[in-house]
Amino acid sequence: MGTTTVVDPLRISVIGTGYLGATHAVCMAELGFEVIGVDVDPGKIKRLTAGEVPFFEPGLEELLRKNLESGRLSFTTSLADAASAADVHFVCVGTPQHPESNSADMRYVDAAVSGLIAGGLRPGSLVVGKSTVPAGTAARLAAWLSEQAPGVELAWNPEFLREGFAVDDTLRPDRLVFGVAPGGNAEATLHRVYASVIAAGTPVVTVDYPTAELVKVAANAFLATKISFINAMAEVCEVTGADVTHLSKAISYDTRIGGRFLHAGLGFGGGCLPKDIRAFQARATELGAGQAVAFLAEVDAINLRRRTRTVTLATEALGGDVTGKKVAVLGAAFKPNSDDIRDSPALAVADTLRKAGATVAVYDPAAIPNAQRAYPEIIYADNAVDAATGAHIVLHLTEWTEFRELAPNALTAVVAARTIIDGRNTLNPAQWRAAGWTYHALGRP
Ligand SMILES: NC(=O)c1ccc[n+]([C@@H]2O[C@H](COP(=O)([O-])OP(=O)(O)OC[C@H]3O[C@@H](n4cnc5c(N)ncnc54)[C@H](O)[C@@H]3O)[C@@H](O)[C@H]2O)c1
Ligand SMILES: O=c1ccn([C@@H]2O[C@H](COP(=O)(O)OP(=O)(O)O[C@H]3O[C@H](CO)[C@@H](O)[C@H](O)[C@H]3O)[C@@H](O)[C@H]2O)c(=O)[nH]1
Repeated sequence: MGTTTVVDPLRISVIGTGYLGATHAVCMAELGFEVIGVDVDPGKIKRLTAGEVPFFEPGLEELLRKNLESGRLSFTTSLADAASAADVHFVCVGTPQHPESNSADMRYVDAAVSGLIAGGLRPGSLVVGKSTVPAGTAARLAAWLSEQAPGVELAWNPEFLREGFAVDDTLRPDRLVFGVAPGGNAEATLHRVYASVIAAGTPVVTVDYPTAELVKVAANAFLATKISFINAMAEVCEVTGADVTHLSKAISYDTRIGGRFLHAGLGFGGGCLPKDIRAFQARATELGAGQAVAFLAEVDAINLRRRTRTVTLATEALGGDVTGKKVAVLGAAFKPNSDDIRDSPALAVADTLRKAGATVAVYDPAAIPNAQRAYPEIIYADNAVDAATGAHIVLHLTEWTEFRELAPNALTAVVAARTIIDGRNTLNPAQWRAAGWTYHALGRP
């Protein structure tokens, strides 16, 4: 697909420049559009304007700088500037889990739309929701816009990018989903925005609003279910002496099952899967279809049990009491190639052990600054060897390549005891055992 060659008079704004929005703004500029990115966080806007991506995302900073230099991309804290400057407004603000109800907290989406309306949306412009929202949101926002900003249309275009692969997933997505109301120009406008992506062969599924909203949560519910399925098998492997890594490999050869998202271990975290399956249940329950997705409560429970199991394994390996013991944790991000620590399984385990009385030292190649802000009581190390120095146990909890490539002998001399728990099933048990280590894993003898 050719990039930076599209000449189109459409001007684009992107509201919210977090993991999703910053990537989307940069990639829209890369496609050749004039783009203005907006965020309420002045620190984020300052860094983006200076050509610095405020989070870890491979490949994004080069594209940011290139497009800032081209003059196509700019950032502001003024929603009014974006409202009046652009023809297409992508809403990419957060929809975090509501602390009490588990439902999606819609205050940021509502504030973004309200700010766009107050800022003076032009008739004929299009507001496009990308945030993950409960079914019914688009219809509600469309009604609000038709009352407060006549002539402005709304579409829902859910996003499926994965952190760590965000640029590629945005420029070369598996599919595009356009949720539109009948009879308007929204579908045609979205085809103009994504013309070069579509020309490269990306399938487009055009649907109504509730289907577009549901496609997103259904996709994440399926992925979460697949991970919890294999982790449920890991639980059974633990009581039968079977090996879940071999089980997973064997079933993955059935192409109806496939091997992706079938990796057993400490389970899923992050800013999407956990909150999305909870919000989906909350919304389905409100609509009277709670029973249809009741299994997602079990998906969630299986996932959280992996964290408890890891804490139990560590406690048992430490003789039943962690008080005064030193624990080294390799990994803080919710997954490798990310500095995102939202609902990080690694940090949840680390903090539980700390609260139980252990001294916990964590090392992660990218996520330490974020982890430090969220869990200031944990000790942070500059590298794996420093984290492991004096440790009675080493926990491998985020599968960075750096940890897979770590030679056991790099740690042997510094630890107080040679015990490792491989919470991600990516280390080589034979190699660690040959170096004199006691190796434990999740779902694997
Ligand atoms: N992170 C992902 O990989 C991903 C992928 C697909 C979908 N999503 C969905 O996209 C949405 C955003 O997720 P994220 O991970 O980028 O969140 P994030 O917290 O990284 O970013 C949200 C941004 O919105 C800004 N914001 C909040 N209110 C605002 C307002 N009124 N005006 C302007 N900016 C405002 C915040 O300051 C923040 O920078 C969520 O609904 C999420 O579920 C995320
Ligand atoms: O076999 C697997 C695969 C993943 N994980 C874990 O699952 C979590 C989520 O991983 P991943 O899906 O790669 O991360 P996200 O960047 O959160 O992406 C998910 O959430 C996004 C936000 O909705 C969607 O856009 C993406 O399509 C969807 O994959 C991480 O903690 C992984 O460690 C496993 O435990 N086993």
